[in-house]
Amino acid sequence: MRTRIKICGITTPDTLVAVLNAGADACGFMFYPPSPRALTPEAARPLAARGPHLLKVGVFVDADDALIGAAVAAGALGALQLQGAEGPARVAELQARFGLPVWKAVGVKTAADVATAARSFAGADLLLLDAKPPEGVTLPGGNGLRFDWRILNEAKPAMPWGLAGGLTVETVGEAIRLTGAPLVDVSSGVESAPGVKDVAKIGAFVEAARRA
Ligand SMILES: O=C(O)c1ccccc1NCC(=O)[C@H](O)[C@H](O)COP(=O)(O)O
Repeated sequence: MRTRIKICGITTPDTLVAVLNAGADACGFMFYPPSPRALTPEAARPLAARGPHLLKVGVFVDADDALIGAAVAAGALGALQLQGAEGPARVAELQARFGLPVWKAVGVKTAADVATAARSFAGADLLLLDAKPPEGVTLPGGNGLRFDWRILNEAKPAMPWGLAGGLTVETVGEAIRLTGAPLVDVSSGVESAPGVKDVAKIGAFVEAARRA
């Protein structure tokens, strides 16, 4: 099975073009102001106009409907990724309200975390397994931290899922071989500084994932 590749936290035209040229399947636009990768809906508009076939995923943290609605309209979003404390009811509400696939990101440390999340969010369109942020870390994602991928040998979600957290050019091949992830998602692993995407790393990441 071909692993889909999402490059998250795209903020500039040149890095969006790098995502397109590399042949990734999706990119993420961050609509969370504290993130170093944050965009406003208006700032997303010129990016959204490029690469009509590229899936644009809006990433939100406990956002209200007004922000999500503005981002959907300006960002040509094809999916919503929820990275906050949203529960199953909020997932269902957003699916109905916007008619878009809703991905639920969950912080994972143990096999039990995976099983619980898959049970709780069985109604989501995709479960994104990310590393659980440690104490004192303020962002719920984009931290460059990985969880022990071997726990997925015990418990793979019986629903569409993706792997995120601490992936890099060097580790993505091993991650795919170990877990069989149908989708991989990277942010800080293809950056030269927080929030600054590196065009060469984007290309190398997609190549390494495709080779796996
Ligand atoms: O990237 C962020 O700044 C961010 C902030 C708040 C919530 C989610 C965020 N990113 C979500 C993603 O989809 C990242 O790709 C994912 O967490 C993996 O990040 P990384 O470990 O840096 O590759």
